[in-house]
Amino acid sequence: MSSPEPRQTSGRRRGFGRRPAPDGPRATFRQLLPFILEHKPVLAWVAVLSIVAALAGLAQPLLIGQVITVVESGETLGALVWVLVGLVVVNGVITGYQHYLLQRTGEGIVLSSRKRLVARILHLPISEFDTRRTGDLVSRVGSDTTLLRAVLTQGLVEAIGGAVTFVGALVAMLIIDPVLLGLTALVVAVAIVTVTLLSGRVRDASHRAQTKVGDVAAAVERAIGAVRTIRAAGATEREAAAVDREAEGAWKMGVKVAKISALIVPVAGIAMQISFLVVLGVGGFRVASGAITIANLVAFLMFLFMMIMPLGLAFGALTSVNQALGALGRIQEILDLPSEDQHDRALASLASASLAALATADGPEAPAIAFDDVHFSYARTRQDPADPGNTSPDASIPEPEVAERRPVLHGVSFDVPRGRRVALVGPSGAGKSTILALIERFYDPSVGEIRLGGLDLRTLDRRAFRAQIGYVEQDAPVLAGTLRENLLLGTPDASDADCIRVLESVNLGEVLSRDPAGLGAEVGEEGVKLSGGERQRLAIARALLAAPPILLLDESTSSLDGRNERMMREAIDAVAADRTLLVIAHRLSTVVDSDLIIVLDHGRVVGQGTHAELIESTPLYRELAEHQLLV
Ligand SMILES: Nc1ncnc2c1ncn2[C@@H]1O[C@H](COP(=O)(O)OP(=O)(O)OP(=O)(O)O)[C@@H](O)[C@H]1O
Repeated sequence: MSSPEPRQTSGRRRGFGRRPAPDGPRATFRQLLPFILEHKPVLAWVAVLSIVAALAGLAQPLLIGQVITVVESGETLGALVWVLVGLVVVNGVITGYQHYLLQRTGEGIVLSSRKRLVARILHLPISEFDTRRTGDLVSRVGSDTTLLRAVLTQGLVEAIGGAVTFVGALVAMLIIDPVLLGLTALVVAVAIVTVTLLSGRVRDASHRAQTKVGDVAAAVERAIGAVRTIRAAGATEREAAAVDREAEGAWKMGVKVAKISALIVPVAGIAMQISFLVVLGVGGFRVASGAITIANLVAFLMFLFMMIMPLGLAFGALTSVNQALGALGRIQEILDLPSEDQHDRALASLASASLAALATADGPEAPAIAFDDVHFSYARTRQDPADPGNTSPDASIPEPEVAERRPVLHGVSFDVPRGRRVALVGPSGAGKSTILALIERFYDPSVGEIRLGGLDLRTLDRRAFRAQIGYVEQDAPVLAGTLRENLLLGTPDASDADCIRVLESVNLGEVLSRDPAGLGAEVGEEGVKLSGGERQRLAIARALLAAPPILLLDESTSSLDGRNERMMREAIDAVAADRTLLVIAHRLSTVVDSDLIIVLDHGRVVGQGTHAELIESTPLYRELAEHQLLV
């Protein structure tokens, strides 16, 4: 993740000392509420149990006061003792049950926050992934969400139940001796102010600590993702040291959270001890002067204890809530990003229905794909709602601010006729893959229009038009799992027979016989157990299984040996048979017999025609062909 701008509040004096604002947005308790309120019924039940437990607890000093009075008067205790024992047992059982319910609900909050986060991450615009680090996103799902659990498990609900005890004890103390209560209140007030001031710092420190944990995850992801390259380059130690540095950063922030929490934890205990001393001293004096009885002083001390206990819980809860809010800031930052199709939903109508015509024999006259004066720049995107250039169709959705433009396409126009085989060729970096990304609508053109079957892509439902297009990326991603899982990615209902047929159509029938598990054979992390050519053909097979009327194929740049190249050519021939095919070719030999070849250079179309025509008309094409010994 790029480092966000320092916030305006940075350096402003708040609480104790200067407190720089955390990186990224801060979450508020209001944002936490929806997660908690999802579990309203259980929490209501826990609250009832808390109140019962509090009342059972509150009754105890009263009963003990009575016991002392009875003992003083020399009468027998009788049932009083049994009532007291009963109250203690009820209190214990309720507390245990409550603990279980809260732990379970805490897990529920983690689960729902993970689900929301994953749903949003997987629907983010592709441009977000250009600027964010995978490890950091994974860490938000894995680590930040777990901090939300502590809101429930570490005191908040008990503290709410404890409020009953607190108020009850306060009233009882007021009745017993207002003077002693006044002294106690003074000590408690100082404790409350101290903790409130400290707890805001916990939130900020926790946010930074979680950001650091995200940095660690990103560093680990980077190192593991390129482990072969790193090993081969002898850079293992340096990479390990880089991860260590991030881990030490996380440790430092963790220690900072621990330091602030350490200041909070003893506050309740200290307040209790000071109050006890004050009450004992002043109370003893008042007993001696006859202002109160010993029984009342003992009851007062017990109520004091009962009042401070929930206060301790509340302080603990405040710490964990603030820690959770630190993490929630990072979760909410992602949840607040608009999803890829949020803008689409704001459009009045989506002309998806007419798309189906692309797949039929008497489909639209219009070309399958048309580019009309398309200009495009990649942008480093950062959210800035204050951006005056905010031109979202729905004004409530902030448009990403364009911080830095990289013009890649300059007025590109071409048609891909229906049912034809068209090739895009050109030097590296000419913008070929970008064209396919625009057809998939991973990005929108800055200027110009892209049409599918004559319909402006921006008016179409993304799911609907993507269903019409098979897309095989350049580095043909193969997912960890089995051959079958890879094939069924876009067509979960396909039969094994369909899978085998499609594998054979791309010359991959042989991989089935390599492993007794057949379609159930594991391909390894990112398909590491397959060769580069096999990965590419598996990706083609996956796209073909859905039988899309249009196929976009970004040929692998990795060199294929003669046999693999032949297999790839045959696979492409098989693919082209009954559909529109747009291939990016790095080896002209795979596309010389295409119906149309479009030559791209520095983001401009510099020639269109058949191989023979381009050899005559387009010097760049002729040069490419000469290099590849085709002329
Ligand atoms: N996600 C991205 N963010 C920013 N710039 C990008 C991104 N993807 C590509 N580019 C830039 O856009 C330009 C065109 O890239 P593109 O991948 O479309 O070229 P290409 O013709 O497919 O190249 P190759 O033949 O090497 O695959 C390059 O300068 C590249 O650096």
